[in-house]
Amino acid sequence: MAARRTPVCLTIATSDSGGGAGIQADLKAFAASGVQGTSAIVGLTAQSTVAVTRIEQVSPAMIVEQVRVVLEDLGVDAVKIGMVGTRETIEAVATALDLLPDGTPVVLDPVMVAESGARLLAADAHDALVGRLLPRTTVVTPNLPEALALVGRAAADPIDVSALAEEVAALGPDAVLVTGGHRETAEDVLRLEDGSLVRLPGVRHPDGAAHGSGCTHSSTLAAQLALGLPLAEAARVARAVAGEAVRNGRRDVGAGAGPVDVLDLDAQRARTAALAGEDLTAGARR
Ligand SMILES: Nc1ncnc2c1ncn2[C@@H]1O[C@H](COP(=O)(O)OP(=O)(O)O)[C@@H](O)[C@H]1O
Ligand SMILES: Cc1ncc(COP(=O)(O)OP(=O)(O)O)c(N)n1
Repeated sequence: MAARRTPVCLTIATSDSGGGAGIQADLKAFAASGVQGTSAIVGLTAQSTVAVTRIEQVSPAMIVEQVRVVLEDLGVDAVKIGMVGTRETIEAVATALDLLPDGTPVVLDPVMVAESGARLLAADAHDALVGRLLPRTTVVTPNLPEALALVGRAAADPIDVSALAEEVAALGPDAVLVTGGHRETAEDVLRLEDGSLVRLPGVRHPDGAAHGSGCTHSSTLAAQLALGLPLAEAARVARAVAGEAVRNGRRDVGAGAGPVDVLDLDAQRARTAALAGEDLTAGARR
């Protein structure tokens, strides 16, 4: 019998020189989920925990070629799309998506603004993101401000997140997962393809080291889909992993919001068991 192949995930996203978000966070999250991480880098940010001082895009031909060469040799079981930056880059990403085998899960994190406040999506790229990428997406993972921006609505208080997810779904993705980092409860809300809603509550950890939480979340989601979990289960794991990564974030790095630090799944299980008072060596002694 042929051995089972290690699942391969591809991130199509931008580099964060500070190492907290973007490609760097994606590859860490893929590794923590135990899949092979690959990348198509579409741009570079000169970024720290406090600022983004310069952004440059990679050529469209190079973007498509990175995807093509990875697909040809390694194959791809799930894709995560992160910061795409400009209209021209979005067109190249859409061309690259045409190369994927039918049915490959695509997770789109519609990155617009960094934790430090810097704008990461050009003002004239909004329509391309909505028109060219959203309809090809298995699940889109906006935070609250991104979900509002996608549907062109202003913030309101209180906000009906399930109605908002429904409005985002009308733009064409199969499913919508509104992440909870910008809400008091830190509850993620998933709207599935059949219109049903799944609420994913979790403990809210103190902010201060949440830079990269959205990237870690969407990459973990893609990895869990590549491993074969159904979407609602994959979303549960992604919520748990991102929450733990915030709790474990590095508050001693940089002058701004510190980067999250993702734990691998075994380490998370061990921590959960330890918190529950289990003796982890018991199994080994028996
Ligand atoms: N302070 C926090 N405590 C626990 N979980 C958090 C916290 N901040 C974010 N998360 C989780 O991290 C993931 C990313 O959330 P969010 O912060 O909304 O995205 P982004 O980084 O794109 O703004 C979600 O699953 C969210 O629930
Ligand atoms: C290069 C790059 N990509 C994405 C982001 C935004 O990442 P996110 O995980 O949403 O985290 P915050 O920056 O909001 O903490 C980024 N900053 N840079």
